[in-house]
Amino acid sequence: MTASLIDGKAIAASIRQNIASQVQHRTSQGLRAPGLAVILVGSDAASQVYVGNKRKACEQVGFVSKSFDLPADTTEAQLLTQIDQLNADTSIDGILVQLPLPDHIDSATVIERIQPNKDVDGFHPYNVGRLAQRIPVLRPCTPLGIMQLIKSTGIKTHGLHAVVVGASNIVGRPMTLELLLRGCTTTTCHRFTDDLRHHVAQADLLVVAVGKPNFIPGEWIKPGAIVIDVGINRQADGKLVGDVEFEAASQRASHITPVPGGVGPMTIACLLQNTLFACEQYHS
Ligand SMILES: Nc1nc(=O)c2c([nH]1)NC[C@@H]1CN(c3ccc(C(=O)N[C@@H](CCC(=O)O)C(=O)O)cc3)C=[N+]21
Ligand SMILES: [Mg+2]
Repeated sequence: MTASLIDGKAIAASIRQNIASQVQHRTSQGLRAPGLAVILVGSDAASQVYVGNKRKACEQVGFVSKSFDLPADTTEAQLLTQIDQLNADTSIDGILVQLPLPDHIDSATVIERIQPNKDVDGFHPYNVGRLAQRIPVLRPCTPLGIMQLIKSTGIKTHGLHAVVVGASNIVGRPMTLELLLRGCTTTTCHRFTDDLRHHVAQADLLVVAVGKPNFIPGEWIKPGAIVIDVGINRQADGKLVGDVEFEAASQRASHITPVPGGVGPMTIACLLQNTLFACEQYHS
């Protein structure tokens, strides 16, 4: 078998186009464009690439994007003050604080300071709790984007055994909640999981988010599985590779996401979707 490629880049482009036309519709009626504030503390190279992509996507769809590039020695108190200002700013619908933050800043404190109705990352405990209780509002972007990638395959999720490798607050945990919400039987694997291969082999649907290049051998994959690779690992030669051995996995999977051009562009498309949602449902 050779897997079909799930083209996240193309699906994300069509989502952006749809958002752009909704923004145009708003502004043609005299309504303001959605506004997103993106805060970056320090100058981590990967973060700069991701934040740059987010700001570019905002401009493409006609959002107002406000950038805050703060020095690495910004104090937690200064960052909280910046968030308070943006919480009160009626031109801003979404606030994104790029993670990871420098070690001297507590990210949980920062995330909880963002007004839940401007938390377009979906990381605030209010929004995570809503998802856990099956009444989601703003939802974490990477899992939300992945659910749209899965939907694009036309395969029904109810009753599938979904295995998520990685249990982070950003991807793995909310991913499992999204899959539960769509009727999957779920297994979440993490650093203490014994016999990972055994669990991976059970997966009709496999999502891997661990950040280790080629961590999952292709021969572990159940024949016919859907494989979603969240990893973005830069090799010494500059090439990006995922967490799954792509070539070998493609020989067994029915559908697979590439890296780059799979999950990454969908994360950004969903950030735009969330910002439009916050604008229309909460701040219009
Ligand atoms: N508050 C917060 N929200 C996030 O959503 C968030 C974050 N912090 N911290 C880091 C992760 C990672 N992330 C990505 C976004 C876009 C690409 C992306 O555009 N990827 C391209 C390639 C990019 C490249 O060339 O490196 C692709 O996969 O095709 C990747 C990863 C958002 N994250
Ligand atoms: Mg073992």
